[in-house]
Amino acid sequence: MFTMKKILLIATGGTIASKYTSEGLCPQISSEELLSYVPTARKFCEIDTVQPFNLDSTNINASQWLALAALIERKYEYYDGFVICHGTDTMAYTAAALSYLIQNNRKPVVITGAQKPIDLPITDARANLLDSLRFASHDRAHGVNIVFGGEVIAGTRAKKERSKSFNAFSSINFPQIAIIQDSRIIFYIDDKDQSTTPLKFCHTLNDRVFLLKLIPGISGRILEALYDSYDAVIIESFGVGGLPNYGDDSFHEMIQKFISSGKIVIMATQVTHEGSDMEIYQVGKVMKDQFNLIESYDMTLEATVAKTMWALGQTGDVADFQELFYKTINHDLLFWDGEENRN
Ligand SMILES: NC(=O)C[C@H](N)C(=O)O
Repeated sequence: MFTMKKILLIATGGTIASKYTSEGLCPQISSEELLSYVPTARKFCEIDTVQPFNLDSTNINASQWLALAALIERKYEYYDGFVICHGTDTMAYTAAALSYLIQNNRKPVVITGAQKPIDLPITDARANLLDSLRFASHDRAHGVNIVFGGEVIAGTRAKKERSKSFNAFSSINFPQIAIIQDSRIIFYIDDKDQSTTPLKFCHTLNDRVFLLKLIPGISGRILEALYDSYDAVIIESFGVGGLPNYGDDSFHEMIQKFISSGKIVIMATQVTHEGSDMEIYQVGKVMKDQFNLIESYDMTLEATVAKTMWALGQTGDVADFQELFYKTINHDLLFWDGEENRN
């Protein structure tokens, strides 16, 4: 028997809810008004709306991620699914953060938005919102996903790769969970967890995390300026990963200083696809072995940043951090297989 799903629409701003002003596009459309543009959704779900804030996602950070997780926690038992309307610019970070803050979650939390406001005649907003409500109403949907441009992307695998086109997001190093064509949802990954691992909401993040992008010629001395203000530094290095030495050993010295004081150093890559593997080249392996550096492997940078904030929020111990960081959550990390499996 068909039963209508109950969905909570959480509007947070973004282009989807923006109007033109003399200062440029700015979120102004209410959650109820957003819903009025997709009347057909009422045929397959019942929808309530809330609007905790109305921000361009440029202004969204860890405090809003915690507020969204807390809102979902308060409303969890009353709804079958959640749809969050959100700006696209930092959507991938929010999706990753919610993947870590809401774990073992068997209900769908869908994040969507648009490249054009919902009240324009030509816009991706209405299709994205309708697709999201449809996906959130599906029996097999679960966990945190982005629905955008007809694709369902795991919350830890999304990256905004186009700043203007309607197909703004890609799923990085992982297939899409599903595609949505017209009103049909085609699952590529259909893995709703039947286990009884209890749902868990986390309430703390530590955002003293810095992402340092290397450029040719950069000195490791820059890390000195970060030392007091940050508990973790993610280094976006070149290729599969390595640290430059232009003759002054500055990276070596500074990483020694960070590691010996219990700070976290994570090696990532500025190459979007295929991930890091620091043990391939001498420029990576020697440093990794000496300092037992953590690396992001096939995780996206957005997921690496959010996971670091989440894991640091749970523990101050380096070994515990490493264990949390290397645990696969919402499909975020597949490449790491434990050092013992390597040859
Ligand atoms: N397309 C968008 O939503 C961009 C907007 N600046 C935002 O992220 O809020």
